[in-house]
Amino acid sequence: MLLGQQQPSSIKKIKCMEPILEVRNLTCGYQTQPVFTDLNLTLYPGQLTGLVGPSGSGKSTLIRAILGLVRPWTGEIWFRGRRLKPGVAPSLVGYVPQVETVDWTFPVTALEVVMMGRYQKQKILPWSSRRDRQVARELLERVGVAHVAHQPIGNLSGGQQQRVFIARALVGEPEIVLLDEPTSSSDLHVQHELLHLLADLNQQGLTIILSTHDLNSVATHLPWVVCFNHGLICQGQPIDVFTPANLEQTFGGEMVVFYQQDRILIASGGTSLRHQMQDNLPQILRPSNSSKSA
Ligand SMILES: Nc1ncnc2c1ncn2[C@@H]1O[C@H](COP(=O)(O)OP(=O)(O)OP(=O)(O)O)[C@@H](O)[C@H]1O
Repeated sequence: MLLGQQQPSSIKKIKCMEPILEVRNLTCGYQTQPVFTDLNLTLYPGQLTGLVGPSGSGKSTLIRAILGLVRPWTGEIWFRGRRLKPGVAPSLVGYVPQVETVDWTFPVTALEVVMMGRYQKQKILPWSSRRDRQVARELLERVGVAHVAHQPIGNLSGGQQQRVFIARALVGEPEIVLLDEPTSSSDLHVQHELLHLLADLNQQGLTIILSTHDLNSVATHLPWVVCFNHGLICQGQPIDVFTPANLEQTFGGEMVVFYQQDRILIASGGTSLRHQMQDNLPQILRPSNSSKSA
């Protein structure tokens, strides 16, 4: 069973709404090298979306462009019907960075990390009022880590650190939160818990986009997926999008997709694995001629 509020009928409902985010003919790059060209992507309020693609395909660049951290070469990004100023951080958009980019030796507590998000968003002076501390504590409570509020962030487990940064992203009461590879450094159990937390937040009305390499987590937990490789390859529900053809186009290598009822399992392994599995479990391999782009 997929998490999140987007079962097929509600996806149709969502698409009747005004988009929350529109990327129009966007080209971004570094120095003289484009990362993606003329990208168009539309997301709707309430979507819980996985952005998947190989390393270096431009997922972080797209996220950073939406956040105003990368200045587009050409094109526009619209949020709730308003054009975002290039290079300017939009309000009502929260961000959870890749854990690898965070300095965990910085001597702050979990509560202080959340409060930093409050100073940043509201441009208030960098000392805390009772109200700031209360809001930060409530957010830690909401993401299930209030019990570590006074511990140094560097002493927490990877999963707890992720939750603290999710609380920090929620400080400005965003309508949409972007997470850059939130599951990359955690074990399967922590990934599972984190995806459940995101699904709960999504159920409470938050629109969420997360980038990840972890196709099986996306297939199991997320109702919508965008396949990306220096541009949009396809998007839709995992059951439609995760076909061998789409995965090969996205990741550049042969992958085998196993289906059983509404569950999907993806393995890289190419022809030999497919033949091996076909002999043993023919009923759970999608016939290759049923592949289609969404
Ligand atoms: N600050 C930068 N300066 C120059 N090139 C960069 C910079 N940041 C990223 N790149 C390059 O842009 C391309 C896209 O990188 P990006 O980080 O967006 O990919 P990604 O899909 O998020 O990768 P990963 O999954 O490994 O995080 C890569 O070739 C990368 O080397």
